[in-house]
This record gives sequence, structure tokens and C-alpha cells, in this order.
Amino acid sequence: MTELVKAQQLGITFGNRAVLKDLNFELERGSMTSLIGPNGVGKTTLVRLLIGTLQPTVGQLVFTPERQALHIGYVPQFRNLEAEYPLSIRSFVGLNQLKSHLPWHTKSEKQALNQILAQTHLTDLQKTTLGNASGGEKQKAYLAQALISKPDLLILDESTASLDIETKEEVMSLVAELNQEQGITVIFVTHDLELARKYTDQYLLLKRGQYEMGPIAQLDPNLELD
Ligand SMILES: Nc1ncnc2c1ncn2[C@@H]1O[C@H](COP(=O)(O)OP(=O)(O)OP(=O)(O)O)[C@@H](O)[C@H]1O
Repeated sequence: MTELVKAQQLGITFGNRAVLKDLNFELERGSMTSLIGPNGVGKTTLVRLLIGTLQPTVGQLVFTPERQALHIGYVPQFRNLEAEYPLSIRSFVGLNQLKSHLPWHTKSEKQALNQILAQTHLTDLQKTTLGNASGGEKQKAYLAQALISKPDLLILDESTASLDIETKEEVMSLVAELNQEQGITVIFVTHDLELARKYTDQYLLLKRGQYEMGPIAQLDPNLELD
């Protein structure tokens, strides 16, 4: 396997507070990593560094190929959108597909959209408005939207938090399927160690001023995050 990203002496300081310090790790293409750690330790900060919306104070992230050539998909935490949200699941999933100069989808865009709706098991629900969809359906729609850009790296940022157990499992099974079938590299930011153990193959545990990485089977069974 080849590496997708390597952190070298990565650190970031806000004011005089070092949030991440001397972080060194590699993520292989096709790996599924749980990013875990107590509240406020810097998980979101690391995600923002990976996406490129924050710059490190020291060290660097080296992407292969370079970040500009990579597609990064992002699935946010579940938010219960208001019932009035007017877009259908299909339109929502296809939102970022539209070229700015063309207000309609091209034939190949439609085909890609159909394929992703099928992959995420949303074909039969595509006409439902997002506001009327269940929590799991909404999260699958966010996942499908992130998949439209054919991401090399998919970041699930607490995406299963506040879903019921059955729905968490459904979303994670789908992600595992995409990882297996398409080799998408996955980072799963979570406080749910049970899901992390079940669906990911390694962990990156941030502790204050330190970190630990390893195969998920070696994660301390007595670990408590908060
Ligand atoms: N832009 C910023 N400016 C100043 N401080 C920041 C900024 N972004 C994050 N922080 C601080 O950095 C620390 C880490 O925040 P971060 O959101 O990355 O933690 P987290 O591990 O994702 O927490 P949680 O599990 O609660 O989401 C926090 O103390 C936060 O207040």
C-alpha cells in the first residue's frame, strides 16, 4: 500500500496554547482510521489541517499526490434540518455537481448521480425532501454528496453522533463497503469506541500534548475518553 498523507512534526498553536505538538503519522491509501480523544484535544483542528482550512504553526502534512490533486470528502455531524428544507434528496446530493455556468446536470453528471444514489441505497428515496427524511437518510444524503467528487479521502466528522444505534450501524456499514469496494481512505472522528472497534482498522488517539497510534485491536479496552 502507498501512503496518502504523512504528518511530519506537525504542530499548531493558538495564541500561546499549543493544541497539537510534534505529531508524526502516516495514513495508507485504503486505510480506515478512527480519530479519537477527549473533548477539546484537537481532533477538529487536525481535520481542518487535513482539509487545508488551517495551516500548521510548525511541521507539515505531505500528501501523495499533492493536496490540490486530491479530493477530500467531508461528512458533518448529524443536524436535524427543519422539516421545511425544500430540496429533494436527489437535488441535495447533486448540489455541488452543477457547473457554475450550467444550471442543469449534464448526461454524465446524471449518470454519476444515479450511481451514487444507488450505492448509498437512496434511489427509492430520491424524491423525498431532505427535511422529511429520517436521521439515517439525511446522513446517507450527506455521505452521497461527499462521494460525488470521488474522494480519495473521506472524513466523517462525528457523523454518526446523535443517530440511533441501528442507523449508526447502517451508515458505518455503508462506509466500510465503500472502503472495501473503492479503496476510499477513511478518517472517522468519533467518541464511540464500539463503532471505532467494529468498523475501522487503526486508531489515532490524541491526548493532551501526546498521541498514540496503532491497530484498533490494540486500543486499550479500558480507555475512557471523557
Ligand atoms: N481558531 C481557533 N482559535 C483559537 N483556539 C482554537 C481555534 N480552534 C480551536 N481552538 C481551540 O483548540 C482546542 C481544540 O479544539 P478542537 O475543536 O480541535 O477539539 P476537539 O478534539 O475537536 O473537541 P470536541 O471533541 O469537543 O469536538 C480547543 O481548546 C479550542 O478552543
